[in-house]
Amino acid sequence: MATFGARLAAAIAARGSVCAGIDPHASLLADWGLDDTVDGLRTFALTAVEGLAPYVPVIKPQSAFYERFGSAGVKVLEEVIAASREAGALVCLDVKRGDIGSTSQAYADAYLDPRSPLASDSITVSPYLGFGSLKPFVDTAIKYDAGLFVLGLTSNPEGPEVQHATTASGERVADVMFGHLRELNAGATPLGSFGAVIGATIQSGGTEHLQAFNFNGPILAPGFGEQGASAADIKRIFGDLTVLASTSRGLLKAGPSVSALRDAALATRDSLA
Ligand SMILES: O=c1ccn([C@@H]2O[C@H](COP(=O)(O)O)[C@@H](O)[C@H]2O)c(=O)[nH]1
Repeated sequence: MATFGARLAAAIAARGSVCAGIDPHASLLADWGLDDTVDGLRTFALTAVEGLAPYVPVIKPQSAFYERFGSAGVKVLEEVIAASREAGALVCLDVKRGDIGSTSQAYADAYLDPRSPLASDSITVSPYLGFGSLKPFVDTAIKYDAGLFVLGLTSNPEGPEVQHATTASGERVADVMFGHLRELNAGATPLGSFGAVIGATIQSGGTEHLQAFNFNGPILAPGFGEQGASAADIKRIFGDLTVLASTSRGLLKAGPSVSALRDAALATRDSLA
């Protein structure tokens, strides 16, 4: 199989740069006229897959919204992953995992080993137990041609407290993480498999950060849409780097009509072109 980076580059070339989040918020279920039950969750999530997955390169289910229904919700998540891949989308499972190494291996097996019912093309991970704690995820991703999106500069306003802090050598913590990604992706063509989450909401006046973001891997940029960032922000912050503009509620509020979801995905794609 081709590496995740190569598959993602091909998917973006074919379908544009929208990452569609499938986040079944209780309020969205209500807006769609569905009950806040496992049946409502399943109808919502699979309708969203039908309307979005054939048209975007990446589907990003947020695990928390499924886990809140316990094992029955996780079963729906398994169906979302399978149906999205069936429709030709890559799946980034947003689980933001990170733990001591031995536990990280179990998480990696759960989400990246193709024999697992939750196996995805990529997942989000947190490096804030130290980048080295991600080694089991990195090794497992390499083994199975999967990818990782490592939290770098997150879209929430609280992130800078940790991510902008400077290390003993005077480097910004987030930039240390981007440096590790640069090493992991060195020599990969057309694109490395190790990406970063960088919010489209980050404050940026100029282009001085582009060198830090240039680690030969994909950027997952949440904060686009409902959190306030626009297509112009994506262009201004990321320039020509390979970026997936990630939006969940911004697309899902177009439902429950399948054709309206499709139209929203295509219009968002065109706005980013
Ligand atoms: O820095 C981050 C990392 C992840 N997220 C996730 O993205 C979506 C955003 O949803 P919207 O409805 O488009 O606001 C959600 O799943 C977050 O957990 C993020 O927002 N910021």
